Amino acid sequence: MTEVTIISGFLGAGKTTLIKKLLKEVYDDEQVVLIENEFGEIGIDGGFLQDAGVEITEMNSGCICCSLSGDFAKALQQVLEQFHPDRIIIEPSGVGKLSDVKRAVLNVTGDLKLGSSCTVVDVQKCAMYSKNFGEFFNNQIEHADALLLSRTQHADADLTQACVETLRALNAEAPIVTTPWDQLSREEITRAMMHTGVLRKELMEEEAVCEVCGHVHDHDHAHHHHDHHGHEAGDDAHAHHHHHHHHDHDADEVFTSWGRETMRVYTRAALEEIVRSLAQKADYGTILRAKGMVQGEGTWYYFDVTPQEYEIREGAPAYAGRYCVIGSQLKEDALTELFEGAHSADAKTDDAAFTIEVD
Ligand SMILES: Nc1nc2c(ncn2[C@@H]2O[C@H](COP(=O)(O)OP(=O)(O)OP(=O)(O)O)[C@@H](O)[C@H]2O)c(=O)[nH]1
Repeated sequence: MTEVTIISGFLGAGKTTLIKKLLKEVYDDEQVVLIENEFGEIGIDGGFLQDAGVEITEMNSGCICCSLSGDFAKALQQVLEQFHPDRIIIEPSGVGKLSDVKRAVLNVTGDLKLGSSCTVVDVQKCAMYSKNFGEFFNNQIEHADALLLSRTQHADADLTQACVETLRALNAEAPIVTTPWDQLSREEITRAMMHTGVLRKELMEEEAVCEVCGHVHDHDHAHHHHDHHGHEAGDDAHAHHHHHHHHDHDADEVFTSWGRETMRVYTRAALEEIVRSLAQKADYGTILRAKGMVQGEGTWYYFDVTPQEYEIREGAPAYAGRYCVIGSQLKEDALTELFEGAHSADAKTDDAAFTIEVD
């Protein structure tokens, strides 16, 4: 019997960070397959997980919610039949809806059961994401068995409290983990995550009568009225009236992803300027996430960006430099100029690299 664990969470919430911890400390005695679904063309996360001996099936062809009934179910079925692992961890795209992912798992037949569905929430950005991207963010909260806050080590108690209240209003039952994970033992993290079963029966319902327009929706649409919980009843009623089948969005309609492969050599200063601009400036559209790996001078840099936050690490050479940016209303020309434009810091870097080769 294969157990499926879903680790959901909005862009940059800390899903991968949590999965690393779980693989090392909680599922270390199990055979695990990770199915990772990144929103964006270029796979960035694969490396370290492969280093950890985990099988990866990356599906960059689109996000889970778009290829749900087709590709995703097939990938899951295939992994199940080919590996019979103890556990499959699914890391949906940050802009996937957890209800969609759970339903897709429940629809797969075979020797598997759906275990815990956890959602990672960045305590710093909870309020902003709930307000601006609620259709996706709130769905991930509402359908979770357990909610794990990230970055609480840097948050003051009032902020954490406000976040807990926001989450409680959306999900009355799930345990909310507010203690920084690195302080938690295997037993304690398991205790929080094993609180399963929330809302599952709702997902199993085959059809539902829409409260607003009275239509009986087919299976695919059955979850929509659960998602809305009447938070914005007026808006929903309005949307319903005018577009029967489009009152709910695919991630593709709201978010875009842009990425490149690059052979460019970046100095740390140049890269830092780029990622700081991405994290802090409004010149490139609404940037929600960026990550990548690029060549430095005698080293490689790996970077992560979320709004107002960035990180650069040194790491092993990758087979090619590459990066991707996710957000809404991205300005691709400005992004290209930012990463690849001939600004002075980079031009110098190129000269330096050339000189070294000649020597
Ligand atoms: N300070 C701090 N940083 C964190 C924490 N969790 C994650 N991060 C950082 O946030 C960034 C994103 O973390 P990931 O684990 O890649 O997040 P993700 O949810 O997998 O992101 P996606 O790639 O968008 O799916 C990285 O720079 C992490 O180092 C945390 O608890 N505290």
